[in-house]
Amino acid sequence: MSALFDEEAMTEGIQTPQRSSPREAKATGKSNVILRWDDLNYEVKSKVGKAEEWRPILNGITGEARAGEAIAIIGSSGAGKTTLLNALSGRIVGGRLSGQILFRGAKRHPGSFKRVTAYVQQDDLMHPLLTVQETLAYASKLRLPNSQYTAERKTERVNTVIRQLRLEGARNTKIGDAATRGVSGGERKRVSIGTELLTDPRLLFLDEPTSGLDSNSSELVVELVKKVSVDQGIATLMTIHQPSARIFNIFDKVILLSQGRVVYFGPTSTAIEYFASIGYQCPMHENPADYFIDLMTLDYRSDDALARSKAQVKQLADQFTEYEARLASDSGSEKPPSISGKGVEVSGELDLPRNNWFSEYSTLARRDWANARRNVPFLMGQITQSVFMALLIGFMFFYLKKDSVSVQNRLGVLFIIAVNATFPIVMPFLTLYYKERDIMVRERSSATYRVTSFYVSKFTTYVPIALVSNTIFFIGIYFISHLEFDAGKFFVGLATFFCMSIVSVAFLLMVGSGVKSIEVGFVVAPAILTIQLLFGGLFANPHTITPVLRWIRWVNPVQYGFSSLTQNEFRGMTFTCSQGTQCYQTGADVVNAYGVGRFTTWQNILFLLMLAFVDMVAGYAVLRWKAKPKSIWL
Ligand SMILES: Nc1ncnc2c1ncn2[C@@H]1O[C@H](COP(=O)(O)OP(=O)(O)OP(=O)(O)O)[C@@H](O)[C@H]1O
Repeated sequence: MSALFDEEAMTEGIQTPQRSSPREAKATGKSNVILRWDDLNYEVKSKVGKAEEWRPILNGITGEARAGEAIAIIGSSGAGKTTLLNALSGRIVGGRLSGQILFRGAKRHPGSFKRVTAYVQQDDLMHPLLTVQETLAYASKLRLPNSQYTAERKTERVNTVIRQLRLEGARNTKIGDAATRGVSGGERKRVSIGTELLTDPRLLFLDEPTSGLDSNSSELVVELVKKVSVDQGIATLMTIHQPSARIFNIFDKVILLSQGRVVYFGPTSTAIEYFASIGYQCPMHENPADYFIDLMTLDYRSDDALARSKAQVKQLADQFTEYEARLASDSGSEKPPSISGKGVEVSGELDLPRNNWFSEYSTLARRDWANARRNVPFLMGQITQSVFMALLIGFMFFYLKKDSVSVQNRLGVLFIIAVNATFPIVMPFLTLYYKERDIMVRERSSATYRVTSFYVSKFTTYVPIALVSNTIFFIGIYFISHLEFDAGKFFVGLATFFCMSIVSVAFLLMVGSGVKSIEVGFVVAPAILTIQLLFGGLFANPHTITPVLRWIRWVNPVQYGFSSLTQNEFRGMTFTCSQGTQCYQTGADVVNAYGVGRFTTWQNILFLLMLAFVDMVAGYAVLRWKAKPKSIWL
């Protein structure tokens, strides 16, 4: 054991006095088994030609994880490591799972189990523009209950985690991503682990925490996780790919998996001895992990080699089953009793209640604003395109006159204003939303916050940004094109434009929530916006559209917006007629000719607000349904 795990280190930093350490548990005779799983079987449907059959992925897996233990799940690619981790952590989706899993001796309750356990996924999804300290601070505000943690205790908890994971040097460094340089890969992984450790979990699952890291960073990650597990009495299970000999020896126990069966589960220190006892002596200077993986890997180089390796894997798994049965009969241990019925809530002492909606919302809104403020390229892009479009269109329709020739141009400007409240908002914000939605799904998998608080926070962050950049556009075009200079008309026009922008934000949230991938979202959103534009009222008179398609007007914000802007602008106007042109004498003539006077300006504005509401509710409903964990629970 390395110096990291000396006596002093074992006791330093224990955060929960009520939790019994492995040693205390032994002394008091209290069981320190945190998780026990029995006879786990998992199969998925797979197609064989035209027929479908159930393909086994996990086969009769049994084991347990105790407080303070770090267990590695090792096996070659496709052995079932991630599947086992997902089954144990309650994240398996689809297929058929059977067997029994007990958390502290009781059946798991999905909500509270997820709150008091932690899962670190292989890819670290975090906000790139936040610093390490901020990432952990926001996570502590969202995940630690206000009823049990004061603001000072939350800060203390963040500082402890930063210290434990040796992140002091990177405290104020941004997380970063492909576009922005940030923390190193190892630090990033440690931040990911840190956000999970904040809640002081009983069980920690990690999926390939060392993948993509160099050997030193990998070793540091595993050593630190092991130290925290010992210090805080956490049972840790991690999948790991080809660990070095040094990393292998850090683990207390190891589960060797091959073809969904356990080939060995027990102390790391006795693995070599066990394999030697069944005729597989690990050579002196070979990494034991490599040696075991070689034994368990199927050899696809030829049919003969494949048959031989399959037989060997089967033999290894059978031998271990016999070995376990012998051990069980020697010690007289029995399987735990089956527990049926609904899951039991984790005891009050353990469960972490959720914070109230306003607390979640205000933390998420502050985090969203911090992200938005720092996203300078995005903000500059929005403002630049608003200024550019205002100048381009303003000068295209420069200083409109009040003759009948200008009517067409005036309608053109109004229509462009209406359309500009859709595309330039929807497309850029949709990109942002997709990134943030993925982080939300990740955070929600630990039951971190409600979908509504996330959704409303996105709406209240995007709307002001959209309104500010769009106001620049509206004011620019209004004065350069010389639309009717009248305070009342200006503000009603601006109000219409604002309402259209709000509908656009609601629309993008709906598309981003309903359409799974950004690639498809980027096809669906412009297609719908183009239809809105075509039926907007300028190209085709709404009264003459084929009856089958007439319903589109009810759900078309461009039509409501264009109608409102047109009526507002042309109200009370008169035009001088020049010879040889079609002549509208009054604004009312224009409104009638274009068929945009069905509803009044204010009615159109009301319809816009109603559309925004409907889009919001539809987007929320679909997001809630999609973000709902669909895992199978035992
Ligand atoms: N839902 C599923 N549908 C179809 N096949 C599945 C499903 N889940 C797992 N599998 C299959 O089960 C096997 C084990 O997958 P798993 O991801 O657990 O392996 P692994 O040991 O973690 O591999 P790797 O180290 O390559 O990630 C693979 O062959 C995989 O294709």
